Amino acid sequence: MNAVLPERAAALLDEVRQRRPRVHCLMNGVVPKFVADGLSALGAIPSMTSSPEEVGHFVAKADALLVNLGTLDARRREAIGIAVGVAAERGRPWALDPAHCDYSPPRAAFAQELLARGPAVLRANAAEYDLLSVPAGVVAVRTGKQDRIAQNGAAFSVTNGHPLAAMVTGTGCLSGAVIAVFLAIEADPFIAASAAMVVFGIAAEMAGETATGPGSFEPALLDALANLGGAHILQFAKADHEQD
Ligand SMILES: Nc1ncnc2c1ncn2[C@@H]1O[C@H](COP(=O)(O)OP(=O)(O)O)[C@@H](O)[C@H]1O
Ligand SMILES: Cc1ncsc1CCOP(=O)(O)O
Ligand SMILES: [Mg+2]
Repeated sequence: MNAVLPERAAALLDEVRQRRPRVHCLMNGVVPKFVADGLSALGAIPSMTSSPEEVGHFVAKADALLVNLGTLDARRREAIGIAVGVAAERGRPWALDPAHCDYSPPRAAFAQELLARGPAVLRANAAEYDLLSVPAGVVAVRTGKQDRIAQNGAAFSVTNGHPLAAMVTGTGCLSGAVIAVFLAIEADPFIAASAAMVVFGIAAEMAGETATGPGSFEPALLDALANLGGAHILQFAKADHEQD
């Protein structure tokens, strides 16, 4: 166990609740409500518009941005281009979730283009992850039974989590949004992403204690994100530096 990360994650979670960062999410059309509810439960403030006319204004004053490529269409592509441009101009950190890029070569090509535009973090499931080449410097998070956070040869693995998370649509999308929350308050994206995965994984474990299936897991996860405190992190974090 790495002793420093849980303490850092606990301190960052307190800071989320105090500072209430606004995170703009360019979310797919399937799970925006769940993702917005998850961020609100955690203590952040979500904004969600994908209108090309407005998104630049929303991102200019947000504390971080999440770009999720699910249900991609021409208007979403336009909005994403504007949002990423404004984030770069204003120095706002952003995370990329290349949702389902393994189902569609044009989406995979767009994800690869976006990776060259300087996200702080990529969050992908194993199939999406294996398809992309991550530029040096971008923190690469591969989720699954074990979450792996890697940057420039260093890696953490987080084994917190619950199998019911894999049965609820949008848990991966929400985990990417939680990464963006931590990017808003922690300048080192490797620490931000690692802390986010520990927090999300422990919330999933707490939800799994009362849930009887995916239907009750979803609201239990929202409750756990709201009720999770620093003491839970110090007690339950399972995060280790990977050895070569
Ligand atoms: N077998 C598993 N056991 C525990 N947690 C899991 C498992 N599979 C996925 N998760 C968790 O579920 C969430 C979604 O992960 P994943 O399924 O990889 O992404 P996606 O929803 O984008 O396909 C992540 O928080 C991940 O840690
Ligand atoms: C993340 C996610 N999980 C199930 S549907 C969905 C949204 C993805 O939309 P698309 O069908 O365009 O890939
Ligand atoms: Mg999944």
